[in-house]
Parts: sequence; structure tokens; C-alpha cells
Amino acid sequence: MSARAAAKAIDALRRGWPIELRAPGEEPLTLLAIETADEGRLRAFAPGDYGVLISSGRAETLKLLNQRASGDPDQPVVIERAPWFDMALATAIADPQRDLSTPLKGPFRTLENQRPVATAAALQLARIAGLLPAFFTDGIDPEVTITPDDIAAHEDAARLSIAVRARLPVDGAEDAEIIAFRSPESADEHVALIVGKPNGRAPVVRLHSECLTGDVLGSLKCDCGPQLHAAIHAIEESRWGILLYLRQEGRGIGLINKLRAYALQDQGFDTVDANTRLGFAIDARDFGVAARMLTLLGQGEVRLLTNNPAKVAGLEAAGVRVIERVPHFLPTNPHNERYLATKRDRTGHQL
Ligand SMILES: Nc1nc2c(ncn2[C@@H]2O[C@H](COP(=O)(O)OP(=O)(O)OP(=O)(O)O)[C@@H](O)[C@H]2O)c(=O)[nH]1
Ligand SMILES: [Zn+2]
Repeated sequence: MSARAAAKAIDALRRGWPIELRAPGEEPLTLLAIETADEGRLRAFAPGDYGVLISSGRAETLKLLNQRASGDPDQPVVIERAPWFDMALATAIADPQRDLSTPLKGPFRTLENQRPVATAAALQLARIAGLLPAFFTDGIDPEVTITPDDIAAHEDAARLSIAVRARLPVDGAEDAEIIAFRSPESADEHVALIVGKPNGRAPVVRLHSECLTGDVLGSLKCDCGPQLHAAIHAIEESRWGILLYLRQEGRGIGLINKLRAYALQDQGFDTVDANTRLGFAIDARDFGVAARMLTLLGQGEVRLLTNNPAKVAGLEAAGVRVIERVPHFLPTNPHNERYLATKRDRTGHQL
């Protein structure tokens, strides 16, 4: 297993270079990310035939799922190339921004997916790279060859370690310390803010996922900014606790893909449907990272500040006991009312 190979593959996809994925028992799968391809790169990758790989959610949006003979409904979908395929059409398949204004010209035919493991790994890699989950497949000259195990090694939270700690008085909690974590080959730098001193009780813990728009720009579309400050206050009031600031922007799909979801929300889709149209899971976060950070901080039991049962389940599954769920309530504003209602009605948030 080589996390290093996976890091090279992520880099290659971002730069528009082809890669190859080999899963045991399956034919090799070469890939060129549609988002970073252009006509020249596509010709070099696939002088002859090629396929187009998308997620089942995107295929469902494009009404392609009904053509599938059999198999798992969540399995990625491979579209056979048609004579009228070009970059513009591939971009329209990959990117939902113009679904409503310019319907796709078909018909398309999907192929039996003979490489379920490699294709699923490809979509995971696109998410990690912050790219649209859509690829040209079966071309030539890959830059690097990897396996699904390499991706797992790259994502393995056990690789996280503490890089540095320093005192950091913050607004609302003057007695605080910041601790930064790093794992080799990954650019993500997660941090913990420890407020107060351990007092024998399980800490109040908040898992805050990065939200550049809300945390930094004061976006009113979500509740992240106020929630971040309210969490620090709540921890301070409880005497001691930990805020984990997780670099899992956009529930794990990255900033650019989250902003694509926002553009779809401008067209009327809610937060759940926007993610599905893009081809992502509704919540792609891995709370194993948070569990690992808490373990490195010596905390196996927490009182978790959240309304999201999936966070409780995710931490417990990763070996941290949640002895209490502490709910939080913040006033809504006209811009985030629908977002919060969707969280309550469609993703099981307990308000
Ligand atoms: N993909 C996507 N991500 C969003 C959207 N709105 C906010 N986010 C992200 O959602 C994450 C914030 O979620 P959290 O504050 O952890 O909230 P939660 O999981 O809903 O549950 P709580 O713990 O109860 O707050 C941040 O990473 C945001 O960037 C959206 O419309 N689409
Ligand atoms: Zn937010």
C-alpha cells in the first residue's frame, strides 16, 4: 500500500494528467478527469474509443439508470461513447450547472460495469481531489498506477499525528491552546482548540467542519459562523472541552464543489439534491479523523455538541464513546431557513 502513489494520482488528476487504477480481479481502468481535460488532452489520452464514467446519482439525474441491466443501484455508471461525443458534451454530462437550460442531446447507452471496485475508487479519488466525479476512461499513457488500497492508505486517519501546540487566547475563551495535526502526503491540516483544563469529566466536544463562506466571510446561507462562536462559548461555560476544526469543507466535497452546489441551490435545488445532482454522497465526511484526533489528545469519552446523529454514530464507530449528545440552537435568518429545514426534514437532524 502506498499513500504516496495515491498522492501522485490526486495531483495528476488536478493537473489534467491520466492515471490508472487497478483493483484485484478487474481489468485495469485508465482515467482522465473531465473537469481538467481539454480537446488536446482527450485526443492524446484516447486516440480511439473511450467511455465516460459518472456516479449513480449523476446518472439518475441524467435519467440513465433505467438503461442498466442489473446490479447495485449505487454502482458507478459507464456511458458508451457515441459519435457525437466531444468535450462540450462530456462537460455537460459532468457538470450539472446547465442541466435546466440546455438538456443533453442523446441517446446514450450505458455499459455493464465490469469494474465496480476500480470505478468506485475513481469517484472517491475525484472527491478527494475536489474535482467533479466524472472521467473519460480506457485511454493510454497513465502518469501513475494505483490501487484502491493506496487510496485507503492515503485516507487512513491513523497516519495523523500532532505537529505543534501553542497557547492561543481566543474571543470567548482566553485560556485556550491550539494543537495542529498533520499526516504525511496530505495537505489537510486539522486543528484542535482546547479550552480550559481537564477536570476529570468527559470534555464537551464540537466537531466543526470547515466552511470558508460561513466561518470567514459571514455567509448567511448556513449557520457555521455563529455555530463556531457559540460552540467556543458553550465549551468555555462547561469549564473544559475541545473544538476540532476539521478541514472537511462542504461536508467533504471541497470548496469548489460546495460552491457548485450553491449555484444549483440558486436554481432551486436544496442542499441534498444539489449534492446528488453533482454526483456526490449527501455527506462525504469521515469522522474517523476526528476520532483519531481525540485519541491523540487522550480522550476516549466525550459529550458531543451536535444535532446530527450521523456525527454521534461516526465517532462511536471509530471508537470514541459519546456519553451525551448536547443539542445546540441558533436563531435562523431568512437566507438559511430552508437549509436548516432541509437538515431537519431530510438528513435526520434533531433540533
Ligand atoms: N455540500 C454542501 N456542504 C454544505 C452546504 N452548506 C454547508 N455545508 C458544509 O457543511 C458543513 C457544516 O456542517 P456542520 O456544522 O458540521 O453541521 P451538521 O453536520 O449539519 O450538524 P451539527 O453538528 O448539528 O451542526 C461545512 O463543511 C459546510 O461547508 C451545502 O449546501 N452543500
Ligand atoms: Zn457553512
